[in-house]
Amino acid sequence: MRQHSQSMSPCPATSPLSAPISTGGSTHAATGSRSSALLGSTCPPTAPWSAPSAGAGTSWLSPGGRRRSPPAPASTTRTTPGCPLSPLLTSSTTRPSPMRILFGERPYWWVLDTDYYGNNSAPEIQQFPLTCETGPGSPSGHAMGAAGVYYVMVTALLSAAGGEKQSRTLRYWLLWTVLWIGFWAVQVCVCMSRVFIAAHFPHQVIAGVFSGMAVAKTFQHIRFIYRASFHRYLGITLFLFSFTLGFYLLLWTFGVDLLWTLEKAQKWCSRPEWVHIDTTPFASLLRNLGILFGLGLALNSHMYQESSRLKQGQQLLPFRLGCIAASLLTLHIFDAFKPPSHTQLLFYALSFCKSAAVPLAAVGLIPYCLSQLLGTQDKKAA
Ligand SMILES: O=P(O)(O)OC[C@H]1O[C@@H](O)[C@H](O)[C@@H](O)[C@@H]1O
Repeated sequence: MRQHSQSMSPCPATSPLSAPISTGGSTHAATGSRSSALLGSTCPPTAPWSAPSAGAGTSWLSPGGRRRSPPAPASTTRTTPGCPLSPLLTSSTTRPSPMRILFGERPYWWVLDTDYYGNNSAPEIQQFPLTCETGPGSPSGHAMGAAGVYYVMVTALLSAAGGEKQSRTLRYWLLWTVLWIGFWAVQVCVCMSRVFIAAHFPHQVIAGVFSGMAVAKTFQHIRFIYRASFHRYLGITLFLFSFTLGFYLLLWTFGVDLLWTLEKAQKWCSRPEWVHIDTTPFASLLRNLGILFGLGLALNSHMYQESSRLKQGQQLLPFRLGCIAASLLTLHIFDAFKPPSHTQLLFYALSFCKSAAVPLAAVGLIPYCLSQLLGTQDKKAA
């Protein structure tokens, strides 16, 4: 599971975040209305690049650089006049109905925010340092990532071990059983941990696992990604970035806030330091684009072509083991580097570069260095 490290700016002193998360009876009601009053009620979207920095007065920078209008009284915040509400998109000031857990509400804020419990006290939910995710809860990103990655690993190992369908041995089926049991064990652990820390409802993690597997399976059949030129990778990176930003801004002009979850997280997380900038959807987008860009760069580099030659040579096993060990070490070092989060643009730019450097190192640089090393040894031995 990913480590979170970049905490967002602290919340306002008057925010419910600084109050204990007691949900019982009057405490909850008081907290809810106070925080509603702190948030704007005129459908104010959040800029995709801006973490919900809750400075005093709770003003957030909008894409146009304008500051949000001052908050309206609590009584006006249960519905948001003028907002084109749909089940999926809503202002954070709208109180979630029970049905909305299907559309991205997370349990840690939903129980505090909903009017489902009426005058009864809501269940008390404990929060943890990893609870306060800022993106929508459906489907779970962790479950999706774990399912996608492990699905690729399991199917790749099986296809390497399998050979022809007709000639599969008992050993193959034993391996098949062990690998798939391992796969599902990992998924169950990931899902249970996400539900345990109240970051997700169960259906969200289940949706995450199945969508992760579907994405992995789809990309296994898209062969062109293995041969695509660097220009193609660059083009896709730029397209995804501009499309996402453009779509966000388009909806923003119509008063629809795709990032409604940011404020929910900041409003209901029991500790401001648990709200991390690297969990925002925009941070996630830049990380993924960085990986795509770095992969394109690596696959089309001279280093990759040089190292591919050795892959057909004699020293395949030491080469592969060396690549695995060096890559794991390098990734560990990369992981230790946390981009500074005080300047958001710098944070996002460094996140992009860091993510691009990962495939560049693992696919380009490390295999190249090892192939040179082993190649030199071969020449000496000859
Ligand atoms: O939806 P979950 O399981 O809470 O996971 C959220 C995470 O999902 C990942 O896919 C994103 O890269 C992270 O930025 C994000 O924090």
